Amino acid sequence: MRPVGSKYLLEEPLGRGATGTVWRARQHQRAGAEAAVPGQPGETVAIKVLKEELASDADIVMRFLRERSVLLRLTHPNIVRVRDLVVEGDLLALVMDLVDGPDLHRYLRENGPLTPVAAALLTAQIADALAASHADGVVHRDLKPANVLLKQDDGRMYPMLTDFGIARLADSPGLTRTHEFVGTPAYVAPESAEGRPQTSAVDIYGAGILLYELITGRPPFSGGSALEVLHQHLSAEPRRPSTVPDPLWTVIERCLRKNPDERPSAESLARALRVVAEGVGVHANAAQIAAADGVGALLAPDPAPATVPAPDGVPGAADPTTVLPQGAAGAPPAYDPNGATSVLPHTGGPQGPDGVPGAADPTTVMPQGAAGPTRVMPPVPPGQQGQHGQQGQYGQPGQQGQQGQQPEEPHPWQSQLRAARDRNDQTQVQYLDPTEDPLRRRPQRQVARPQQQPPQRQRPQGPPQSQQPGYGYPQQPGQGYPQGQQQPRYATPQPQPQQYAPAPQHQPREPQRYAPPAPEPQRPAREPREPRRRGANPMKIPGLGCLKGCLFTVVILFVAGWLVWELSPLQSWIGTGKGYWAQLGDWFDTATGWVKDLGGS
Ligand SMILES: Nc1ncnc2c1ncn2[C@@H]1O[C@H](COP(=O)(O)OP(=O)(O)OP(=O)(O)O)[C@@H](O)[C@H]1O
Repeated sequence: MRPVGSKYLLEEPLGRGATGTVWRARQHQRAGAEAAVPGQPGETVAIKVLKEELASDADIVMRFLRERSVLLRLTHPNIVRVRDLVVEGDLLALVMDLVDGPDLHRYLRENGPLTPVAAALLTAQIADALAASHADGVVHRDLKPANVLLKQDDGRMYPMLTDFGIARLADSPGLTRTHEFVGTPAYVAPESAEGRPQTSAVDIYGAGILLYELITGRPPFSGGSALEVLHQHLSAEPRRPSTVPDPLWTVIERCLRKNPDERPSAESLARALRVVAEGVGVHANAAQIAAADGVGALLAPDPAPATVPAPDGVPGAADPTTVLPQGAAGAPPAYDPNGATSVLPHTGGPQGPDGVPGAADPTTVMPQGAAGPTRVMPPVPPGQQGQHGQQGQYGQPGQQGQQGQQPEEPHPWQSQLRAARDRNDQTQVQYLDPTEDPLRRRPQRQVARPQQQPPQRQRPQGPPQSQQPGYGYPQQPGQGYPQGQQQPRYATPQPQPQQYAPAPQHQPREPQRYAPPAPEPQRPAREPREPRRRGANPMKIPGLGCLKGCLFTVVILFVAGWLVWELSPLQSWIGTGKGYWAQLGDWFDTATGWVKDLGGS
């Protein structure tokens, strides 16, 4: 087990994504006051260890630290809670609640699409999570089934949105350049693909794609390459599958509007989806059917979408949670989101398991323009602006931080970074056998296998409304999929979602104890190594092993043939009465005769 910070021990990898690897881990000590959840020794958590190239980038570290408060305070029953952030040496990690269950992408692959009612109710909960985060000024920007984990609780499944803020880390200018987009081609909104300003409407677009995929099993736009998929987002209209009821199609169509200003808010989306779920169920009454048919009225364009904050280093953009009214974003950063769209071709990359390119792609960072590398300096704390001139002006290489900087003094980001690192107790040094280092092993996702349960029992429609404090939507009559209304009016022959058995919990282990830091741990003196034994093929003759194998097989065949010939009635059936070797000789002569005849003719 490998320590992460002084409080956590990585146990086993759960999976690897574009931005890092997620581990099952165990809390070793209570975390300090800076953590949102101090946790208890022995508790199991999930830790996303960000990729080295992210962790070694000063811009990203700064962004990570600045977003600390945002990430730690995002709490909602349908958002995976971030408990703590760890910055240590070259390691950046997010400590999260462990969700025992598959992600939605995997679930769909293994169980097929959902019914329209189930899909609407599941997406409604995702929209609840989005509404809460948008209200806090946080736009997800990478909504896709792989970022929705299915939590098993009380025999029901709840969607849990994860990876908030990660897309924003990944598009830190230190990693990407000024005209790049971060996202997953199959789910990316047209404005993101074009590099136009993004608002919370990108998440509504992502929710529309996700809803479409839940019902049909595949996202609406696919193609041979990421570029082709992006083009379709920009210009193609989604095709309506025959299995989608009218009211649900109205919702999807509104979410997938090319113009972000025409998309509804997450809150309206959640409400509309619940109305639709009631109205398309087989037991819907006339009023519910009428309400669902008129769902378009609930989907008015969002009057005040949350904007994606300007990148780091732009004066005035330091607080990523600021919600700016659209079009009033203040002084535009030198980052030019309106730059010409010139998405560079991208190889198709890994194809989705169902052959849909892009469907399973990881988050992608794609260059969108010819902008050269931009040097970016992190923001300066208030009061120090004058010292560093126009810091953080993107697109002005070579200008940043030059004026008036005291060469002897550390740059403010260095002090901030040091302070952050100091906040995390340093890992105690201890000997770790390289063969036991989990970071060197390839991760293997351990997924609970689905329990085959009769269809319709399981309904992924979320927790009761009472469980969603603080984001109170007006209660819709009959919300929560009432008794006797489990069959959708538009029942499709598609497989119903299956329940997942929770993965077996690890027995809490005794927390690992560390030696006090002062005395250097004495390593035991090494035993002298045994001299190496020479292998049977010291010359490493190529193909020798294969040759031996062939000879051995031939011998075995001869012996087996002899045994069959002598011990079975085969000899009398063929009627020759000859011995094995004589018969073989005859066959050999006959065969060579044929060959000669062939050669002669
Ligand atoms: N809190 C968590 N609890 C349990 N498993 C998790 C948790 N967070 C992520 N995982 C799992 O870890 C794996 C990797 O997650 P990650 O978010 O890094 O990848 P991704 O979303 O597929 O890729 P990307 O980086 O492109 O978003 C996924 O299979 C996911 O199901």
